[in-house]
Amino acid sequence: MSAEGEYDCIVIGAGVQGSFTAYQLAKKNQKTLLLEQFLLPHSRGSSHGQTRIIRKAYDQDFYTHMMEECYELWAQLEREAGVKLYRQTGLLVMGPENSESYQLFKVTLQKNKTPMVVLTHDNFSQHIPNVKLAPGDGAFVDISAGVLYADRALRTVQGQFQKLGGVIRDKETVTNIKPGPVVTVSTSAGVYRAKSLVITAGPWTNKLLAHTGLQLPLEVVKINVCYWKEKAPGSYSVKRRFPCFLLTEGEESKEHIYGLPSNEYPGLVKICYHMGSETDPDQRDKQTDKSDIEILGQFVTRCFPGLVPEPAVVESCMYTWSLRRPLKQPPIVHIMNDYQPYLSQSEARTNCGHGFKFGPVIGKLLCELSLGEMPSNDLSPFRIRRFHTKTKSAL
Ligand SMILES: Cc1cc2nc3c(=O)[nH]c(=O)nc-3n(C[C@H](O)[C@H](O)[C@H](O)COP(=O)(O)OP(=O)(O)OC[C@H]3O[C@@H](n4cnc5c(N)ncnc54)[C@H](O)[C@@H]3O)c2cc1C
Ligand SMILES: O=C(O)[C@@H]1CCCC=N1
Repeated sequence: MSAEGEYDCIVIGAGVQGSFTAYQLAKKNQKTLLLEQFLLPHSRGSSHGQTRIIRKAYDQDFYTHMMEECYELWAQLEREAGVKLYRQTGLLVMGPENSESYQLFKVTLQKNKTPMVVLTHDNFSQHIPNVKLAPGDGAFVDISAGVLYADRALRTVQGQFQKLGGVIRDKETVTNIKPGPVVTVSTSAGVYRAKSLVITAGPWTNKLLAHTGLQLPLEVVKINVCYWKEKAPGSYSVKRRFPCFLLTEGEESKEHIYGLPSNEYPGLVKICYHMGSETDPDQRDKQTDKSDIEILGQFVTRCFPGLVPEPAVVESCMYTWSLRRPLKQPPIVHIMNDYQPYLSQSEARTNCGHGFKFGPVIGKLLCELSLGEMPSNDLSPFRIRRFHTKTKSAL
């Protein structure tokens, strides 16, 4: 027998953004359904894995400002659920001292009076052992940055949502969306109706939006999540207070390279390249490009002499980039979330490559928007309207 139900709001996609949105809606006493195509937990989207970086170090003020509130909301969830989701490690930021990108990170933190320590070539190795700072590179530490326990965070927020009476239906793919004052959502197992719809489908956003006649200039890329073995066990360990790090640009590439201390897999340090190769989310494993791993190997050889320069473990994850015209230009790296003015009772939302840490605020904002409330943060950097594309939906 197929399932049916009436809700105040339906959220499609139980990644970090959808789960926080559903939780916020339930907190506001909204009868909420969270739909997920895969059996939870799963590792086929963007929110899986044990760890993510949380930081205030950004090259644009609005991200640093948003992070103030994010830290508070993460701490609130920790208290509510009685679990530890964040571990402070600091974030080491490195990059060519005179480059625009490095300076933007440094100046943004300084301007916003974010706790930071600037390191010099003389005292660098005293603070950060086993890392080589390139000649001409500057370095500073964003003190409050650290690690978010991602899988645990997802479990926690979904659990809190259910405690508030929220309904999760996993292994249920949304197959159609019918607009109207009441939105009808069909899935592989049933039909549901709601006054409001939030779409947080990550890499599947355009596939899902096809049902609404709306398409966004997005590109999905596969990221090889690489773990590198310590030559001396523990030398880059979270227990020895080794920080997360971000190289703004380097000899190997203009793209960021970032990493986290050894933690989830003993003796293995996670280091990734902030760029991947295009993929269809349903064919992710067919994308076998490894040019990012080559770049990372060169970086590890140059800067992390205490790591074996070949990954010991490679996992997969996906980013959903927002592109500006023409589509093949380098992606503009922003979180994407937007109120879509053409969607009568519904809203279209989506997200991309550094958004885990923002989950609590994004959830709050999507909740406000779907209740017709004035968003409590400035959303202008995230508006869908910033894309000159076919944004008029059939809804
Ligand atoms: C390698 C890697 C490292 C990262 N590092 C960081 C970091 O250090 N710090 C940070 O803040 N962020 C980081 N990010 C980014 C962050 O993880 C993502 O921005 C975030 O997880 C995106 O979440 P989401 O909910 O938008 O998407 P997803 O997690 O992909 O969720 C979308 C969900 O929608 C479901 N769905 C799709 N279509 C349907 C359908 N038709 N019916 C039902 N369900 C559907 C999918 O199955 C999926 O579960 C990283 C990302 C990657 C890949
Ligand atoms: O979001 C983060 O902090 C990481 C590091 C920079 C690139 C993407 N993810």
